[in-house]
Amino acid sequence: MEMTKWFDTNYHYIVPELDPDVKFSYASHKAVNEYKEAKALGVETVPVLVGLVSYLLLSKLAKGVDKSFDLLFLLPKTLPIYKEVIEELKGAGATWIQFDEPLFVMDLEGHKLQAFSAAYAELESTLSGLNVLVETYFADVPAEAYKTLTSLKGVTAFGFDLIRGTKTIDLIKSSFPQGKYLFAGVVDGRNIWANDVAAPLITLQSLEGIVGKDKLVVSTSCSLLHTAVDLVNETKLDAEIKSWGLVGPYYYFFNNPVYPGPRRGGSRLAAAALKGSDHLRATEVSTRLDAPQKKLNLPILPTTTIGSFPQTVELRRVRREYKATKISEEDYVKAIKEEIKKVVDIQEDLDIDVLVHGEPERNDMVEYFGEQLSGFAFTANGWVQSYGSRCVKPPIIYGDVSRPKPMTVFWSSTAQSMTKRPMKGMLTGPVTILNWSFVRNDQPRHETCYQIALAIKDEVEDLEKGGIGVIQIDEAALREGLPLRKAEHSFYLDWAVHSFKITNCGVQDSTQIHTHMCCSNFNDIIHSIIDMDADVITIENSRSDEKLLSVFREGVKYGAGIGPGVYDIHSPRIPSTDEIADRINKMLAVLEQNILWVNPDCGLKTRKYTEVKPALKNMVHAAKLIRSQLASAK
Ligand SMILES: Nc1nc2c(c(=O)[nH]1)N[C@@H](CNc1ccc(C(=O)N[C@@H](CCC(=O)N[C@@H](CCC(=O)N[C@@H](CCC(=O)O)C(=O)O)C(=O)O)C(=O)O)cc1)CN2
Ligand code: MET
Ligand SMILES: [Zn+2]
Repeated sequence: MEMTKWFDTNYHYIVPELDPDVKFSYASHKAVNEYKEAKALGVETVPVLVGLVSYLLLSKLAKGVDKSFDLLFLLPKTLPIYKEVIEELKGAGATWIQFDEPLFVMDLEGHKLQAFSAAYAELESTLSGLNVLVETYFADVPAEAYKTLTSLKGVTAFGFDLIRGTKTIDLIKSSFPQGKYLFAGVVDGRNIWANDVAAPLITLQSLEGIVGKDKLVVSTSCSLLHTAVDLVNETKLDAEIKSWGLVGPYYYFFNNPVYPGPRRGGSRLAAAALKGSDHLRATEVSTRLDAPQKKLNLPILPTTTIGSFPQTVELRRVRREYKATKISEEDYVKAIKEEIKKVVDIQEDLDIDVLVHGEPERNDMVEYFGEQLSGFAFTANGWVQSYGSRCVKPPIIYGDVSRPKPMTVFWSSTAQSMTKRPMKGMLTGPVTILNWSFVRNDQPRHETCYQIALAIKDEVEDLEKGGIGVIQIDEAALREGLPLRKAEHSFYLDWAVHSFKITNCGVQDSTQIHTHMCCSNFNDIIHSIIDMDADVITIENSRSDEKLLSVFREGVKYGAGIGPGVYDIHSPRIPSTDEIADRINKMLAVLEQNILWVNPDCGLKTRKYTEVKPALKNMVHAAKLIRSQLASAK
């Protein structure tokens, strides 16, 4: 099944696949059991369920089902199950139930809104006797949807994200159903800063006048899944911040909305100057594509990987011991060099065309860069779930961003010195660094993004000077940051694409710029992706049933290099040569052979060598097989 991002967060969920004949039954009693568990400990909780309309709207049609089938037709099948769960919760003593219906913040057609009305009307009698909260989050609720929401039968409380949904407040002020509760999400659930008490207080006071004191509930803007848990164990101070003589960063981070320390005016001014300007490569894409090839001399269907190789237990131990100063810098560098050599040798043995160094020196593709840029701070324990048991520790951007010195040049040129094949430099792009960090909230996100872009630009140019002729700038989170509502898309895409272009507008034609994206639906922003003007783009593709290819089937023109992933890296399963060859053939049906690259969906860091080696071997075999078929067809 497809794994995709939960709205605009870095959290992933598995997308349910439903067909008209699906039979639902009440399988897991988790919600009830957990309610009872807390109750037994003397804690009365509000059980939270995914709202039944959002559940269906976030699902997708199973393979082979006629596209005209409307998943909302399944409501009569899911309703009885929800009724069973509600009855059981009531029986266990629950007095409140929360349904998360985040779909309310999206641009919804009328029939979808009607489905909400119909579904809750159907539940009304089962819900009677309970307080029922319908919670929305991540954006404001559009006017039509607000009307539907606040008229739902059986519902006694409505929740809104008043941080990201700045317009909802006007709707509430113009009408709010009498006698119902308002859950006012005034505490940011997506960031780590302490609440700025003054502004929400004014909001709350004005809302109190509308709904009444006894019906106003102070709440977070969304679930707290996306932020760090606690400060108590954060004892280490960032060295730079320490040198500024503060009491402790968290005193500031969590009690002031804005860090009051010194600012490096230079990067502010430079970033401000970028507004409204253009950053283009010197030569137009179709004309410059041959220039790198003259140096690289790659076969058709060149093979490459996305960057990371397995993060082994041993590698993590080395990093941990170095961090704890248990091993010397010299020993650390030696260990990482050995790992790079191992990764280079493996790729040469496999006969991969464009190599990577494997990213062994990186804890995470964002945190690693944050650690080397100014303006960032780090938690020791601020883990946030990304998917399954995988977590990230988003860095905190509190000040102006700048790059004191080269960040990756040493490792990339060391790796290049180990091989005659091209070694791809590997960077994380500005939009991804921004979207996967906790950001300062005293200036617009795009200004912070431009500052990061300028820092990455310096790195790109230093890599080029250091003899790296292929540079990948990952923008894995570009799609994720897309605002949920269409009206806001173009503003975001403008500055996000612009930020990416800034990073590499200064390179020579002969330097090949790659970018990489994963885990999301690109079809709706394909024109912006093309507009990024990279020479090669590698995109996750295999797990979403090659949805990506359909845009090219439908006639979108693309002439630069493209590598739609040929296998899923989230699974330990080893893809066979045949299956990969099959995938490549499907791609060749819609993309010219001279622009197609062969690569996995994403980095290999979460995999084991026992999986990676055979999988890549099959990948290279498949590419060679098709190359020879194409050659003999000539
Ligand atoms: N930021 C970010 N978002 C992303 C991705 C990504 O790579 N980065 N990839 C996509 C998929 N999401 C992913 C998110 C995390 C991981 C991942 O592998 N995370 C690692 C942790 C990465 C890390 O920071 N590791 C550090 C430190 C880990 C640590 O503190 N470990 C403790 C616990 C014990 C241990 O395992 O060693 C310790 O060392 O004491 C290191 O290795 O240096 C994990 O969950 O295991 C993979 C994919 C989308 N979003
Ligand atoms: N270069 C990165 C890697 O290979 C890109 C990952 S995208 C989540 O791990
Ligand atoms: Zn990826």
